[in-house]
Amino acid sequence: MAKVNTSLNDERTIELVQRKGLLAGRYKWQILRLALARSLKMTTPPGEHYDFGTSDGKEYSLEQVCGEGKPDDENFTDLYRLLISNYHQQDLFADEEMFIRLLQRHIRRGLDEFRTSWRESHDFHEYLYQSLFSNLNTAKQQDRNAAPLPLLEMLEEIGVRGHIKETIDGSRLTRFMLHLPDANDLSKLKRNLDTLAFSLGLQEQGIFTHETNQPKVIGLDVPRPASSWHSQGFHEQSRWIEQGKSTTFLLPVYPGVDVLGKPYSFDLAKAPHLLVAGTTGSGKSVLLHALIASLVQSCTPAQLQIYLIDPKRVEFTAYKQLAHLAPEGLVTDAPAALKLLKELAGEMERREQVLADAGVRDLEEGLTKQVIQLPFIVVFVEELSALLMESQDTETYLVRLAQKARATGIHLVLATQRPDADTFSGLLRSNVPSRIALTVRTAAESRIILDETGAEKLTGRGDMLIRLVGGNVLRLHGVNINADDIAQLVKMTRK
Ligand SMILES: Nc1ncnc2c1ncn2[C@@H]1O[C@H](COP(=O)(O)OP(=O)(O)OP(=O)(O)O)[C@@H](O)[C@H]1O
Repeated sequence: MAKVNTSLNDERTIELVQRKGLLAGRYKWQILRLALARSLKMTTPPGEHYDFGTSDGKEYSLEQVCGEGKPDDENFTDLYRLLISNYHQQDLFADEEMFIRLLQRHIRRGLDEFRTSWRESHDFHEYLYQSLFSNLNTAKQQDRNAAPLPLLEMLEEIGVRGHIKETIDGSRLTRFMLHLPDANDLSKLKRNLDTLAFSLGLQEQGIFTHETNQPKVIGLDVPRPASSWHSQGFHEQSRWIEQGKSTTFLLPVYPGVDVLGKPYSFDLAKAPHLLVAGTTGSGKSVLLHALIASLVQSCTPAQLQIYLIDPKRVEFTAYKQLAHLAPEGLVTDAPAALKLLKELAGEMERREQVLADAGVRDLEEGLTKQVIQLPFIVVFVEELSALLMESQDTETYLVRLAQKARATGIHLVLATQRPDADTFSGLLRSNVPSRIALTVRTAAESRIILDETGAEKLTGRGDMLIRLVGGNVLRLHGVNINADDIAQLVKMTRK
């Protein structure tokens, strides 16, 4: 008889939800059904990659999943068949095999969603309530976002006439491709985006415009309620890394997906230093984990050494056993951080001599010509402002490293909640040219980071604007890496 198969990761999620979410004593089939409900709330169909469980996963019968063969009041098979038929606009009463396959895809996608968007430290019931029901009382707003007609009415209110050529669902936003017969309406539209957002009940989350190459067509990116977001997690990130192995990037990082859900990557070695800024809860720590996870999965410990500076002492402790962590590479107080930065400045000078002796310009050339064998070094700083408050010298060494360390293969990733002049002085600013802004408090903070406004209107939780050295600003939605993923990552590197 046909079964629903899971993977080991799915099983871990089920156990975690049992133990920490529902606080023990619940049955696995209950969690499978909750996962099904979660997936059916999402607007795009689950992918085919959920078709294959793994040999270390489990098999569940239709009796367990749907109550097949039980008395009528406990048997939901036909109800689930109806719901899934409706979702996929396909008659699954006539195709049993397809029903089981889609049932499995939804259940496994729902489990993935739990894994990537719920944190053990958060109340699972509240999370579930929010993700299953929160848009019931904002249903009107969601309909408005989904249906072009009311959007057009709102546009007319601000004096803009147009029609929607196409609607594309991204992972958190819907992009409306708006055709404007009168090109003069474009400036009116851009001036009135806040009014439009207000009319659509979007509160502080903004509507962004997106230039297109079609004549008189502009993209309008409108945020959807969080319950309809599609999250990306460690699992997806690992797949992108595997698929991207042929790139020439020296230090590939995969922070997330673009507005339309396409994975985005860049070479940290070319950045060559990165500032990450955002208010508390905007997703800075999760983003740093995503960057670390990318590097660790792409490079061996012989190719890359990582230093982690965390004056808050909380974020990086899980990496203690990471194979890529440099000896004494985890630093949790400001004096030790200063000592480390001094040592790294010394290492930079030593490397400069090694490069000069080998007759090469930089580490990349030395590695290509196989005349040097040194690992890249990436230094992550979790809260830059806490560090800078301790000593004036900290900034001096950071600036020195930012100015000169690139050629020697030493790169900095600096995170801060406070992107103001005290934290991000002119000298640091000009030497840390690549920036990521998560949600910030004010337009002025957005300007300090990106030289333009916008980050004050993001949707939070890993929504970000990125500007790499010399490039344009691009919007990304971050990969969600949780504590379990980090534990798995660390274990993988120790093998
Ligand atoms: N990419 C993401 N996808 C979904 N949820 C996310 C993502 N990034 C962060 N979150 C959610 O947002 C919450 C806050 O994230 P995080 O702890 O990284 O914020 P932070 O900016 O580091 O905050 P603080 O400065 O207070 O430490 C997390 O608990 C997580 O649930």
